Amino acid sequence: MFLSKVWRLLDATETHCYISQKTKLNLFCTFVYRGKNEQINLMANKIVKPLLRCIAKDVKSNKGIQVKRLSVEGNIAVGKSTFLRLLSSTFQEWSVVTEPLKKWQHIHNSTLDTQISPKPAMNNLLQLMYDNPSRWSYTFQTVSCMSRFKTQLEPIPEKLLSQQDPVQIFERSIYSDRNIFAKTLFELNHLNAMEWTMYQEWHSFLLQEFSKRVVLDGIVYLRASPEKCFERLHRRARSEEMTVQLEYLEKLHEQHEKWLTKETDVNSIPVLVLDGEEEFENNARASDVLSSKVKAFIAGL
Ligand SMILES: Nc1ncnc2c1ncn2[C@@H]1O[C@H](COP(=O)(O)OP(=O)(O)O)[C@@H](O)[C@H]1O
Ligand SMILES: Nc1nc2c(ncn2[C@H]2C[C@H](O)[C@@H](COP(=O)(O)O)O2)c(=O)[nH]1
Repeated sequence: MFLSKVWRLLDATETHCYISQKTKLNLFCTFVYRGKNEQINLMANKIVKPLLRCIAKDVKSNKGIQVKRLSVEGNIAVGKSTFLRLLSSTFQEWSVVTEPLKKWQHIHNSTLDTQISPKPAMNNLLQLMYDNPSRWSYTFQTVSCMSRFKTQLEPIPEKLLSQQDPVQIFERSIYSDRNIFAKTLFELNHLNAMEWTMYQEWHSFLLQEFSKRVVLDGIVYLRASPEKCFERLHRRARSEEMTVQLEYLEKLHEQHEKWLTKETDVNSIPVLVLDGEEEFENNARASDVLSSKVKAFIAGL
C-alpha cells in the first residue's frame, strides 16, 4: 500500500514536468523519509539505494553526478599500492580501486577445482606467466585486461553518490595493460605477431564499445628509476617475482616514459608526473607533498 502510493507519486512527478533523475530521487526520498518509520529502512535498502546506483550507473552520461576518474600508473614495485593507501587515508571520501592481483594469482577453474591435487601453480597465472612468458603472456593479458575492464565498468560506488566532487582512482588501467605490458611483451617476443594483432583488435573494440564509461579524466604517473623499483621489488619479496630481471624493469620504465612523458597525445588525458624515488612511505612530509599535488591536479581537471 505504502509503496504503491510512493510509486504513483513518482509517476505523478513524471507527468507534471520533466525533472532530473536526481531531483526525482530527492522527492522520492523526501516522501520516503516523511513516511512511516518502520518502512524507511526497507525503502532505503530495497529501493532508494538501488535507484541511486542505477541512476548513477553511467556517470559520464548522467548530468547529475560527474565523478573524476584517474589511474595511478608506474613500474612494478614503484610504490603505487603504498601511495594509494596514503591517498586513501588522507582523502577518505575518495574511492580507491586496487589492481585485481589476487584474481590473477588464484584463477578459479572448475576443472582444476575438481582435480584431486591440482598442481599449486596451475591456478596462479602470475606465476605461470613469469615461469614461461612465451606460453602464458597472451593468456595473462586476456585475463588482466578483462578484469580491468570489469573494474572500470563497475557502477559508481555508493559512497561517491552523495558527494559534491566525487573522485575515483584506479591502480593501473585498461590503457597501461595495452600501452605498457602487452606492447612490451610483444617487443620481447613473448606475444607473437598474431597474438599482438588479436589483442589490439579486441582491446580497440571494447574501448570503442565502452568509450564513455572507461574514459579517464587524468593519469598520475609515479616515476622512479628501474634500480629503485628493483630494490623495492626485492624488499617486498613477492614469490612469483623472484626471477624478474632488472632489464625487464628497464624496458617497462622506457615504455612508461614513452607513453606518459614523450608521446604528445595520451588520448589527450592530462598526466601528473610524481617523483616516486623519495622514500615517502614513512615520511609524512614527503607523502603530504605528493598528496597535495594530486589534490591540486584533480581540482584542475
Ligand atoms: N616511497 C617509498 N619509500 C620506501 N619504500 C617504499 C616506497 N614505496 C613503496 N615502498 C616499498 O616498496 C615495496 C613495493 O611497494 P608497492 O606499493 O607494493 O609497489 P607497487 O604497488 O607499485 O607494486 C613495498 O615493500 C613497499 O613497502
Ligand atoms: N605481464 C603482465 N604483468 C602484469 C600486468 N599488470 C601487472 N602485472 C604484474 C607486475 C607485478 O608482478 C604484479 C603486480 O604489479 P605491481 O606493479 O602492483 O607490483 O603483476 C600486466 O598487464 N601484464
